[in-house]
Amino acid sequence: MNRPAPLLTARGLRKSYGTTHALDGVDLTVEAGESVAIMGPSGSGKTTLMHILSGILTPDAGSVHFTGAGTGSTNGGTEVSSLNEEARAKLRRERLGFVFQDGLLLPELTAVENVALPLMLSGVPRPAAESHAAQWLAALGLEGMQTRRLGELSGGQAQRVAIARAQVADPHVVFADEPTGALDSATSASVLGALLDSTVGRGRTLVMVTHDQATADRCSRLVRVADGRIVADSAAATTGGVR
Ligand SMILES: Nc1ncnc2c1ncn2[C@@H]1O[C@H](COP(=O)(O)OP(=O)(O)OP(=O)(O)O)[C@@H](O)[C@H]1O
Repeated sequence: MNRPAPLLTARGLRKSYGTTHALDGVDLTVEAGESVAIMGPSGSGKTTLMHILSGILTPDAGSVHFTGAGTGSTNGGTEVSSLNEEARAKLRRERLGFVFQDGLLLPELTAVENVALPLMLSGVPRPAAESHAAQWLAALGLEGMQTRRLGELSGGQAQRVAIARAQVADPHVVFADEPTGALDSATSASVLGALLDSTVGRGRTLVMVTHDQATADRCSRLVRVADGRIVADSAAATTGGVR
């Protein structure tokens, strides 16, 4: 039986900042439904890799192919790295979700307004966007907190709002950079559970940078990066080679 095409395929990624070689030839494929933890020492290139996979940055060399439906191409996929800035922004807004360490919620907006924002930016009218956002907040255990602003939420609650915002447009992949890095270990474990349930628990895909082994252990796959290269990939052990 033919396997479906991987959701993301990166080939030969290189990226330098001046004389710093942040990525030095990275190949990586991600299948739909995986939860991939990216670990490695500080400065090894994890964030650069995630930003290139998600179209925030473009590589100096190499390519990223995304096969998510609805990417507007006829051959069943999109070369992310060849899109212009505007097209990459559209792809990120409509097909990808993001959770960052400090949530990046807008403090002047309420929780439900923060979550509704990506939908409204894509043209969904405010009442429908806020109604959908409220459902996501409830799914993440934040019923009754819709009208709170950032200053009225705990760190864990704020990250749940950020997770709701990342999911509200139903992205194919959620990219998370140290999503629980600012939380204590008990809160971290429950927020991570919410992130996993709401992504891979619904058949979606999660790619996450983490320094925390306990966090990585809850993912289906561990990719280790050092000096801008992938030095270990737990998927390689089951497929007989680095994919
Ligand atoms: N905008 C930039 N300008 C110059 N150098 C950069 C820039 N961004 C990253 N770098 C350098 O590229 C290398 C890889 O950085 P990157 O942020 O990808 O690493 P990381 O593994 O995510 O690190 P950390 O775990 O500390 O967040 C580092 O040497 C870093 O100093």
